[in-house]
Amino acid sequence: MTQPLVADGHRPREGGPARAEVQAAVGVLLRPDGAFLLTSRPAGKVYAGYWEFPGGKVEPGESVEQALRRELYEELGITIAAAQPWQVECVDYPHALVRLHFCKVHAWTGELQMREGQQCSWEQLPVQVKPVLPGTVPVLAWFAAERGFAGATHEPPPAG
Ligand SMILES: Nc1nc2c([nH]c(=O)n2[C@@H]2O[C@H](COP(=O)(O)OP(=O)(O)OP(=O)(O)O)[C@@H](O)[C@H]2O)c(=O)[nH]1
Repeated sequence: MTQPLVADGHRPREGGPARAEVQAAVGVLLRPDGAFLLTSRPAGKVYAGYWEFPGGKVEPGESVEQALRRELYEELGITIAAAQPWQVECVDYPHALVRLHFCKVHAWTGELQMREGQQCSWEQLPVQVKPVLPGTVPVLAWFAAERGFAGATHEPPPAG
């Protein structure tokens, strides 16, 4: 199995009890011109102000697609059509071990509303908003590979 991405240089626990994995459904909304939607994490959540793809935790009994449909309705007020499973990434944060199920979404109904006081931005590579959530960085690399984009995909956080 591939090792989780370790966020923010924290030391993953070794030899202790295995940490339960949180499953998260994440939507990569794509416009016909290739722009993708990033949203900022609202105040009060871990990593508040960091930019990410919208989504959230899968609740018991839900499929990834059901969770994504619920989260995007709750957060953005849109109803998505099909969600196309794309990539799965495991991220080891100080606060949780998270398995992110990224799905591409090409069609939805409803106008985007920022229902949690977050901000949104349609982005192309290189991403202009910052800072970007650690778990979002690999997605930008997948886009770069898909699109033949060379160079930095985003501005790295200041050292220290
Ligand atoms: N939504 C989202 N979450 C991500 C991304 N990348 C990433 O590492 N995560 C992590 O996935 C986990 C679940 O996301 P979340 O906190 O938005 O879930 P939620 O809305 O259900 O949160 P809550 O129930 O705590 O309010 C968090 O630990 C978050 O840091 C991403 O691109 N989008």
